[in-house]
Amino acid sequence: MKKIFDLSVYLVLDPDLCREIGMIETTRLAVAGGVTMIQLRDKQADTAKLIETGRALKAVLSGTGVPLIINDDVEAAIAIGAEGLHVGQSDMAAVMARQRAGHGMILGLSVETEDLARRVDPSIVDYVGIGPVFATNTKPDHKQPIGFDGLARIVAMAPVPAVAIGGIKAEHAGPALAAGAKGIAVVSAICGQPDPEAAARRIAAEIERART
Ligand SMILES: Cc1ncc(COP(=O)(O)OP(=O)(O)O)c(N)n1
Ligand SMILES: Cc1nc(C(=O)O)sc1CCOP(=O)(O)O
Ligand SMILES: [Mg+2]
Repeated sequence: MKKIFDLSVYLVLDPDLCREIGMIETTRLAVAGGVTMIQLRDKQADTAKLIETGRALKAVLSGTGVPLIINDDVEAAIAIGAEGLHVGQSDMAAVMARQRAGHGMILGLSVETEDLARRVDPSIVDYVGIGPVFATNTKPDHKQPIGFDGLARIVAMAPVPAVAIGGIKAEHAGPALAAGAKGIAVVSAICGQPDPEAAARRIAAEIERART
């Protein structure tokens, strides 16, 4: 099934970084600024809490055309009626997630090496998240940073569209797209910024500039 989604400006929500104005208001502002995908990533939340927050996010995103992706938890994604699920190499296997979530759900997978990218099955996985491009405090357990050269090498092996993640700021839009990514995924470049709408708008503008 062909799914329509736009990886250009992918906001990954973090409840701690978003604490001042909250994930719901951050999402509303970020979408107004041009974010094209939203991921709920709350590593401390259990399934019930993810469902509660996810339903509130769904309500804010209603009518915007911006899909909601749930990190790690397929049962929460199903209960929320989210458009997608993102899993990593230490989470439920992509093949199991696809089986449980069904074919209508967008499924993202993290890949950190060329070998992992080569092994992605495009009949199961819709996009890959590749990183970390740079070291980041947002994910203390991240792997060795790959830089833009590593990003280009891994993107080249992936049979599905890729989004770059890890320490990414607006000014990295150009090099990320030049490396072959379809967009950039950010947490701290929007979450916790004094003006999340302006931050999202700047990233969207840099993506647009890189394309023209
Ligand atoms: C878009 C995107 N790319 C990569 C990740 C990281 O997923 P994972 O390796 O499973 O790590 P956690 O985010 O679960 O800590 C992501 N969430 N989103
Ligand atoms: C959620 C996540 N995944 C990563 C990976 O490398 O797979 S890096 C990361 C956190 C990115 O946060 P920030 O934009 O604040 O650097
Ligand atoms: Mg994960």
